Amino acid sequence: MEDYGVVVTGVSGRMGQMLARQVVAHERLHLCGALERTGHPWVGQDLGLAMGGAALGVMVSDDPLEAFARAHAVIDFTVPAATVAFAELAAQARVVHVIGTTGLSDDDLHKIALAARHSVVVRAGNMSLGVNLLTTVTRQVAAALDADWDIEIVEAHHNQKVDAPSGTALMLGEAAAEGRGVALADVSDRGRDGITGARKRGDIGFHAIRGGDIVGEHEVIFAAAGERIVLKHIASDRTLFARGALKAVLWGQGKGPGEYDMLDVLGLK
Ligand SMILES: NC(=O)c1ccc[n+]([C@@H]2O[C@H](COP(=O)([O-])OP(=O)(O)OC[C@H]3O[C@@H](n4cnc5c(N)ncnc54)[C@H](O)[C@@H]3O)[C@@H](O)[C@H]2O)c1
Ligand SMILES: O=C(O)C1=N[C@H](C(=O)O)CCC1
Repeated sequence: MEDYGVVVTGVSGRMGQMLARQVVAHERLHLCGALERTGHPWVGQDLGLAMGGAALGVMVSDDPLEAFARAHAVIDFTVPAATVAFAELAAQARVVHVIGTTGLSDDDLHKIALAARHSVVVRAGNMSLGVNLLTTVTRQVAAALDADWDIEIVEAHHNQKVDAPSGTALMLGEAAAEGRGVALADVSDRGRDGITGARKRGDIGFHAIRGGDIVGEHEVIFAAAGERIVLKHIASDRTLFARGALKAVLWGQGKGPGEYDMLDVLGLK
């Protein structure tokens, strides 16, 4: 069986370290590069030693061009500006780019779509099987109910998360809007505060809780007169996101250029 070289970006991060460990442990993948931002103290060090364990023989670098040239895939859970730059370089190197980064603007997404004309991009705000299944259920429930049912999405994450609503909440919101046959941008109502007036019929509300070490929790609430449906996903371990990303690396090998998501990878479309 073929073995694939993977570069992990943002390798000192919460997800980066998890991803690097899982790639190293995988039977069909090997870690061929580890990237951090220029000036990060880990750059120039052996990754294993930097993570507090045994040497891995992989040096942390800040040179994506050189790293991508040796790779089959890059797994990227970093920040939007870095992800856009990596998308352009991954397209030049024709490597599979698995993107978990959230908080991407419309302009970032446009640039990633341009890069995906030349390379395979798999992007999802959440790489877990459970959340991706939940998006399909949310779409179905929203399609079955009319706007007498108010849709509210509540998410909770750790106190270091920098973007809101979470990528997952936006995926769930998109699924609900699609089920309703409306554009999310037209009905999205984020984080109410003050004298907001009564809820507008048909809106989809978003609310973000930040605290402690919460890995990720999402609720989609359908509320009508006298009854409520609540769909909920709880992530208690980041390895589930990493497992999805590794699946995407293998799935993307040999695929034609284009932008894909985890529903493609998991066969849920
Ligand atoms: N899609 C999913 O399933 C999923 C799951 C978890 C987290 N995320 C997302 O992944 C991203 C990272 O999350 P985290 O908790 O690991 O954050 P983190 O802050 O712990 O890690 C981000 C890392 O990226 C590094 N970085 C920044 N700029 C860089 C550059 N130019 N080159 C290389 N590295 C760079 C930072 O130094 C840092 O180590 C966030 O957007 C988060 O929302 C997505
Ligand atoms: O820890 C994070 O940050 C997470 N980000 C993703 C999101 O924005 O939905 C997935 C869950 C964890």
